[in-house]
Amino acid sequence: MWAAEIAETGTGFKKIDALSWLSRATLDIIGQAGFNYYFNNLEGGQSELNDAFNTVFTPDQNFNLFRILRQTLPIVRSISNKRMQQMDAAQGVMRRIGLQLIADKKAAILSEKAQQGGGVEKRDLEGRDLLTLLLKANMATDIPESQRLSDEDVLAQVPTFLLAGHETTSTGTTWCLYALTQAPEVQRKLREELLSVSTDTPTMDELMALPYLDMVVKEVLRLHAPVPSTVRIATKEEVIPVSEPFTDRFGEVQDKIRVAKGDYIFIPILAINRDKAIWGEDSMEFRPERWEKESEAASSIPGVWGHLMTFIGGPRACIGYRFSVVEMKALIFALVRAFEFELAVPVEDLIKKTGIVQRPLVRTEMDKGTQMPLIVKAYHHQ
Ligand code: HEM
Repeated sequence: MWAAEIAETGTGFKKIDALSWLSRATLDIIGQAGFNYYFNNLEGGQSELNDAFNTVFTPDQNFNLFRILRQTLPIVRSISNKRMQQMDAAQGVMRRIGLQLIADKKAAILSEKAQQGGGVEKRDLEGRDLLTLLLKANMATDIPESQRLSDEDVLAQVPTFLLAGHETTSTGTTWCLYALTQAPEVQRKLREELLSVSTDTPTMDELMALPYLDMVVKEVLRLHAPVPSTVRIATKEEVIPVSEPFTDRFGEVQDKIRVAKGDYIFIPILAINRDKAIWGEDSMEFRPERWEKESEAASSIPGVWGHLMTFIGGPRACIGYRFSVVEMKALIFALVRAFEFELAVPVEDLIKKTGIVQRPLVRTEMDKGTQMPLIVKAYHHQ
């Protein structure tokens, strides 16, 4: 599509908002891989759902605070502002489309069974996509009733996976293209490695075997972690050990942190990923080569992937991180082989706005919302 748009200009390049395109691409990908459903978002279909996602993901610091207050203070719960109404409407759209996905899938399974005769059993639900697996736990009559997921249970998973598996990866891939525009030598070296692969459609194993691509993706997900922070709530009183004493807000030196049951614990993912004590003095620089030798200080980070907090760790870590890493690699593989990238605005005009994910905005074009304008040139392999 980009190639066609560039060809149309007759100049060999075009200014393109990478964020919106990648967002459409990752929605199509999670739709297909997760639900065997074709949103055709790249072709302009299902814009209603994309609008709903944009509402939920538009960075709005006040909203985060409002949401927390809304959960904790009953009086605030009764206040509904315009933003809350938009969120409710967006969630309504996601619910309706989720129900449609489930209904379509169930109807397809039942019509197939009606032709063959007999009830639906586990072995009848062979699809590899997530929705089929969930419906297996919902419809199969040979699974005890008490162990089956209800329609509501299945429905609850649909927006979770669509949301969690869509904007995160597109944001990560967008920041990757940005980082490459700021490091032309890395972009060149990466392209050289990618062009050494003899096929346009590598297998997952072929993608995962490319060392420089792996370093670039790790470095992007370190420096530009799409989810910059999260929160946990202590389920019991606990004492957290610290590596060195610190002075608390009352001026007292402490050698541990006491946590009470119910306390909110802020997890500063991005700050840990960029900590100089862990990553060195150049921790704010995009330098994929740092991954040639893994940081010893980072080896104690309990992240589920790459000694990074990007997908956090523990039992509630990101369930989709393997999928996401392969997806990012596949997107970067295709894009960097075919195109060269430059930032279309002065770098100082690009700002990061933090919502659930960190997305780029252009200071001089705030009315356009989040975007990553790039000059994309067709790359002609010699
Ligand atoms: C670069 C891409 C991604 C990043 C940075 C990311 C990051 C995260 C983080 C930080 C969490 C923990 C949130 C919390 O509990 O506070 C999380 C949870 C989750 N992620 Fe991802 N994610 C990515 C891609 C994906 C993809 C592609 C999927 C689905 C295929 C996915 C599915 C989920 C789900 C379902 C959870 C909730 C897990 C649970 O609560 O048990 N994520 N992700």
